[in-house]
Amino acid sequence: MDPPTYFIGITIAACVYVLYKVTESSVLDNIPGPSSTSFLLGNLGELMQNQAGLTEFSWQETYGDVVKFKASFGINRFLISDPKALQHILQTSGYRWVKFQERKEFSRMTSGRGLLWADEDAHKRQRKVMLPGFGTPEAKNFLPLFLSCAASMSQRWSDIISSEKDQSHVFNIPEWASRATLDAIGQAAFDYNFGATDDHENELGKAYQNMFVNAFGSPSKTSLVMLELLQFLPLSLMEFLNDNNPSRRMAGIRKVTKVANGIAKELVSTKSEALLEGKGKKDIMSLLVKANAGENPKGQLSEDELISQMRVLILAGHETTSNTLAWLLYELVRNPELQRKLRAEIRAAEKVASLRGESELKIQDLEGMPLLGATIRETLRFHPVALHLFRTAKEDDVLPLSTPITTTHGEVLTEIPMPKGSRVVLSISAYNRNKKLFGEDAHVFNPYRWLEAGHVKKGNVSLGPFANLATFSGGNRSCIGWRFALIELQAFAVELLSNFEFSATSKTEKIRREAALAMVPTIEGEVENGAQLPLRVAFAPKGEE
Ligand code: HEM
Repeated sequence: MDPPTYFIGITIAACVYVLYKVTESSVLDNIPGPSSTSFLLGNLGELMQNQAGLTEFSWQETYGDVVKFKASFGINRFLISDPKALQHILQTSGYRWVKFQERKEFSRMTSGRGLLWADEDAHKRQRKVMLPGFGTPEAKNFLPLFLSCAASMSQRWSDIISSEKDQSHVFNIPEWASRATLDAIGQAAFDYNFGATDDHENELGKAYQNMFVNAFGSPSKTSLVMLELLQFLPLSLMEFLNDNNPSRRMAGIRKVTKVANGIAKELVSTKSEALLEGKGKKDIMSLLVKANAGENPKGQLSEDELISQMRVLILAGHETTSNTLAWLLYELVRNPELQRKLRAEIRAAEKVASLRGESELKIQDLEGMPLLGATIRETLRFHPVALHLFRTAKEDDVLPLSTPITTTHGEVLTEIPMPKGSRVVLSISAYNRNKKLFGEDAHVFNPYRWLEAGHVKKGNVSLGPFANLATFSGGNRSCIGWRFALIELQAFAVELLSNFEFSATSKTEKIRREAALAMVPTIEGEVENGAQLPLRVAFAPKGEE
C-alpha cells in the first residue's frame, strides 16, 4: 500500500471506530460525571492542563470514586479512585489491563524497551531478573551511601551559605535535589559517580534537568488531541512518527536518550567484564548482570534490554525521589513547628548514636523516628509524584466496587461491566485523598494522622506495597524501588534538617503542582523556567531540643 492509501485507510478506520463508540449505548453511559464542552478535547483539557489533582478532587467530591468523562471525539473514559476497582485492575487482573499504547510510547522514548515499557511475558522475564537488586537488605545496605550523597550536597550548601553576608541563601531545591539523587542512583545502581552535585555542567545531569517539565509539562490542546489520535495508529507507524517528530519537546527527549545510551552501554560492558573476572560488585546493575547470567537462555535479557533497564532506573528512581523530597521541604516551610519538632527528633537520635560512639545514624535509628516516618508517609500520600496510571481492558471484565454508585437513571451498581477496549485513568492522587481511608481531613497535610490510633483506616482492600497508598502503584507492575526510595528520603531529610533551617521566599505562595508525567513544583507565571521551588536556607540552630 502506498503512504496516501495507508493514511486514508487509517482515517476511515478511526472514523468508523469513533462513530461506533459514540453511538454504542450501555450502562456505562449512565455513570455520573461532568458534561463535555468540546467534541475534539472532551474533558481532557480540565483533567490534564489544570494543576495536578485539582480537577479530579472536585470530580471525586461531586460524582464519587468512579467518574465518567469524555475523551476526544465524544468517547467515554473513566476516572477511577475506588479502592476495590483499583485493586482489581492492578492486582487481581494480572496483565488483563494493559498500559495505553500511546503512553507506553513515552516509556520507549525516555527509557527504551525496558521494564516500564514491556508487557506480559516480556515484563515478567525482565522483572524477574531485576528483582534481586531491590530487596529489603539490599535497600538497607545503601543507607551509608545515601547519607554520604546528602552530606556532599549539604557541604556545598554550607560553603555557599558561609560566604553570604546574612549567612543564608536561596536555593532552587528541585535542581539540587535532582543532582544529588542522580548521584545517589548512579552509585547505588551502577557504582558510577555521575558527579552531578559538584559539577553543574555534568552532561547527564544537564540532559535530565527539566526533562519532565520540558517534554510533558502544560500540554497544549493540540498536543492532547494529537496524543489521542495516536491510539488509532498501528504501533510501527506511531514509533516512526515519534522518532522523527521535529518538535522541541521530542528533540529534547532524543538528546537525553543519546547521552544516557552512551553511558549505559559503557557501564553494561564494564559490569559484564567484571563479572567474568569474578569481580562483581553489590550495586544493582551488577546484581542484575549476575542474575541475568544465571538465567536459562530463554529468560535472559539482551544487551539492549540491559541498557534500557539502566535508563529505566535513572528515569524511575531519580526525579521521583527528588521531587518527593522537594514537596517534603515545601510542606516544612509551611509548617515551621513541624520542622522544629522533626529537628528535635533527629537531634535526639544523633545523641543516642553518639552515646554508642557512632557519628552516623543506622537503620534502627531511622526506624526509631516516628514523626519523620509519618511526615514521609504523609508527603507520599499528599504529593504522589506519579499522578495517574492509564489502562485499557484487553478483554471484557467486571470491576468490583468498594462503594456502590447510583447511575443517572437511579440504578445502584455494586460492580461495573467493562467491555474489551475500555480505557480508564487510575487516579493515584484521588485514591490517596479517600476520606473513608485517610479521614475527613484527607485534603489537609497532616502527618499526625499516621500517629493517631484509628485516624487512618485499613479498609477492605490492600493496595500498594507501602502504607496502603497508591503512590507506588500496586500488583505485578508496582514500583520495585519503593524501599530504596524510602531509605533515600529518610537519609536526605535527616542530613538536611540536622544542618539547615528552611524558610519561605516571596515565591512560596505561587508554587504550582505541575502535572508533567511526574508532579514537579513550578512557579505560577514562570512555568517555562522548569522545576522551581526557591527556599531560603540558613544554618540550623545548634542544640535545639
Ligand atoms: C518517591 C519515589 C517513587 C515513586 C513515587 C515511584 C512510583 C512508581 C509508580 C507509580 C510506578 C508504576 C508506574 C507504571 O505502572 O507506569 C513505578 C514503577 C517503577 N519504579 Fe518507582 N517510584 C519511586 C522511586 C523509585 C526508585 C528509587 C526506583 C529505583 C531505584 C524505582 C523504580 C521503578 C521501576 C523499575 C518501575 C517499573 C516497575 C514495573 O513496571 O514492573 N522507583 N514507580
